Amino acid sequence: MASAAKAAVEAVQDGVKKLAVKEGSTNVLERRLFFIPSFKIYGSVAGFYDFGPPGCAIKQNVTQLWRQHFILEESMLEVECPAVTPEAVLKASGHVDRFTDFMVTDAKTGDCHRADHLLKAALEALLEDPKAGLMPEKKSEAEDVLARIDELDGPGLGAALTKYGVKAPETKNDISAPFPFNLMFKTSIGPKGDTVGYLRPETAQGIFVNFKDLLYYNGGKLPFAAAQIGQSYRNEISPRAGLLRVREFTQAEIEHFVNPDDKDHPKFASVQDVTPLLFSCALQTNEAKRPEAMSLGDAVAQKIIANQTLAYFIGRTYLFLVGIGIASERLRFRQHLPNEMAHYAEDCWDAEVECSYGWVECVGLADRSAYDLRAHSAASKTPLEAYEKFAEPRYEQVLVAKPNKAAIGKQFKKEGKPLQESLDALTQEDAACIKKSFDEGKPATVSAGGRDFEVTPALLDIKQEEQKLSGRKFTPSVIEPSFGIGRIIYCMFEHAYYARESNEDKSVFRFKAAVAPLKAAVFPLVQQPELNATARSISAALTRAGLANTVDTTGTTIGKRYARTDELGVPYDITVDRTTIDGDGSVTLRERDTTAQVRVHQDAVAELVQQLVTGAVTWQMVLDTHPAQQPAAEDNT
Ligand SMILES: Nc1ncnc2c1ncn2[C@@H]1O[C@H](COP(=O)(O)OP(=O)(O)OP(=O)(O)O)[C@@H](O)[C@H]1O
Repeated sequence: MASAAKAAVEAVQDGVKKLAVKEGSTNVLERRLFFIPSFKIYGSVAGFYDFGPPGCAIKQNVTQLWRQHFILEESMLEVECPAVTPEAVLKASGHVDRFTDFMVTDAKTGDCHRADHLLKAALEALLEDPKAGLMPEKKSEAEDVLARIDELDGPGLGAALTKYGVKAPETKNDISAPFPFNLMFKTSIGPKGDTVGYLRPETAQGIFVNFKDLLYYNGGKLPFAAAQIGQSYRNEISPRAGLLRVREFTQAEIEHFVNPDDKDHPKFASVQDVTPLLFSCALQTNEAKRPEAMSLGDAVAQKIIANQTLAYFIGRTYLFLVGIGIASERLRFRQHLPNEMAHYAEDCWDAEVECSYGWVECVGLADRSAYDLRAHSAASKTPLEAYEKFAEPRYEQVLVAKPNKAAIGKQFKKEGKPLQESLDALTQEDAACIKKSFDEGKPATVSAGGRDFEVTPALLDIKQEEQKLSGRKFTPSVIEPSFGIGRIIYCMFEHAYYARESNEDKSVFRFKAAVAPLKAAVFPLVQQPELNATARSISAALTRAGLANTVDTTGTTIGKRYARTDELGVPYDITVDRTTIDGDGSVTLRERDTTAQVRVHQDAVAELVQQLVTGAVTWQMVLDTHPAQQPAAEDNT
């Protein structure tokens, strides 16, 4: 799971972090309750955050936009599975054995640190220190270790930490040898406490285990995609960087199941001209080490991206992230280097977004081949396969396996039943493995009903025969885009944040209207019953139009009220004044970023805001068609 982006997040210089925390967006984010440390009155627990009212609304909006952009657009099958997952599932997926990071502890305080992060920080400091006076060969040796950190196992990390004399940060105490730490939260299921479970570390497994039923639901046809939005849990060794590395977070994951022999995508043409910054393996390892803008059509044609389906999702991810307000020039797609990828993966790219913590992985996009379905199929003894009907019958050599029922019954008695069932359902891949053993003169081991059986040719006859085939069974490949909603939202906060040029103390979030927590705020200019009543009826009209809004009757200066809503990223403010009551019935409508104001009739304002929010009307069109209002009150705070 380690990646360069992860390291980039963690290895950020303290100075940069403090800057982000002290000034600018982070300060506003916590003060205005976008998100706050959980359990604050009890001293908080690292790695857990609550979303307050505006944060909650934004998260709902982003999730809803994600659902629209991916699930509805692609007719995906959405599922919702439990977070508590039995051990067998996560054993099969490899998480029980391998979902680990290497940890070291401070010899005196017992504080825990991630071994690779300490090594990386130490090597970077060494390479950047002009006083270190490294000889060229020592320098290139350190650079080499730095580049290969992700490949190091426990002993390798331990040797490197010792060689470079790495101590615990801050205390400078000695550290222990690295040891693996599983990131899953373990729990027990049921009152007896004897069934082990874990809080899921990703939502994907729920989709894999439901593959058979989902395929049936889809009429047995491929390709199809299933999606799940939900909480995931990782007991991160050292959670930090606000929402970027937490212990409970929302993931939105897609598993797109496809025929491994045909990974073209029917809608690829719709994204082939999308031109994101691509940071391919070749660009990461050349001299310049810079990403380049390239159309997805070219990237597939030049085989930089492995196939159309993976490129299609890179394109859709780009459009989604830019659509919700991520700056396109601060978004890049970085290809995994061969040493970063799991052995079964065909190609992986991370959508990385630049923020004050460096380049951060927000979305992982991977062609995971047939690994996950095969793993669950083998462990559950449930074939997770699809069927492809050939256009014309084919004549092919196939392995035909015939279990010898009588011999199995005689040798294993009742216990032979699951073995018999398992042999009846052998896939071509399994049959080939067994035949290989037989050809080498060895028995094959077959697991069934929770035990291993030694299977000999006397129990199973396997022959190669030419058969007329009208179709074939196969294990689909899966292409997985995996989104971390919290990381995306945090980066979006930073990209949306600015201070007004006229007054540096005035913070603004230029959220896209669809993302903004409230679409409008309604102000009576002064506290008068008639003005308050009109403001409330406009608010009711906004609510009827489905627009989240607020009424501020505090009577503080209008400039202060504008500043408050700007800080929440509210795109439109509506002010009711005496002209509304005594004059032509108009109110002022102010746009957040230009601060320009027009006069609109009170009965028309809700519909106009709705058109602005949906994009049916632009602010420029409003300026062109409505009388301007001089914003006398704007700076008059
Ligand atoms: N601890 C975390 N806190 C917040 N979001 C996370 C965390 N771990 C993963 N994510 C999000 O889930 C997405 C998919 O998870 P994935 O397993 O690919 O992450 P990862 O490669 O383990 O991430 P990292 O290397 O940064 O830990 C990530 O791109 C990220 O947006």
